[in-house]
Amino acid sequence: MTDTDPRFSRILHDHDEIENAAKRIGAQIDHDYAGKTPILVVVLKGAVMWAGDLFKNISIDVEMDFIDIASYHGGIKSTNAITLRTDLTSDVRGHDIILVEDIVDTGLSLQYLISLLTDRGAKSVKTATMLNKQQGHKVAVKADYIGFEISNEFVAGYGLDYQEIWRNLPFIGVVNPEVYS
Ligand SMILES: O=P(O)(O)OC[C@H]1O[C@H](OP(=O)(O)OP(=O)(O)O)[C@H](O)[C@@H]1O
Ligand code: HPA
Repeated sequence: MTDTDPRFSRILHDHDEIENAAKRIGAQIDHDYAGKTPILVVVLKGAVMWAGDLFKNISIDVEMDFIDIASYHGGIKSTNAITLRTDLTSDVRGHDIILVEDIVDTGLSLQYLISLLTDRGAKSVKTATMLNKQQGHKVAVKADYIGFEISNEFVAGYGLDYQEIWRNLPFIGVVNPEVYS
């Protein structure tokens, strides 16, 4: 429990740290995609706040699209079943795609998205995630750009939810296990 907020056992990253990560990754994307116009695909809903920071720190021309998938359905455990709730508007065939994710946890969402876009003929698919929970991975996936490595605990804030709330918080914290036990 933090001194100030009993919902969280500790705060992992504040707004400034997240913005710095977005600057670092934005510069890497500028370098790696110089002369190209990738489509940045924001994975709803969790990646919205991170995507806002990342977009502001990319200088090359990019397109933006959104896809809404769900696997957690409100709880703290992956259901292992991915639902495609709202599809892209772009045709990704022949395009370089950068998936913008808030977190790679089991890796199942990322695995689903990479195979969906590859099957649709994307020229390349890379991933820029705010958080990577390496110890949570159940499948062999690897994000190309990672803001922060985190431990195997349930986190919320900065786009990430606990039962659909707390996405609006301007920091990422470890949810106090007393909240859901
Ligand atoms: O690596 P995984 O175990 O698949 O978890 C990662 C995914 O889980 C969360 O989405 P969720 O399905 O909860 O939907 P949301 O973004 O709308 O909250 C998160 O935004 C990632 O997309
Ligand atoms: O730790 C998490 N917190 C919130 N949403 C998530 N989706 C996957 N892992 C997490």
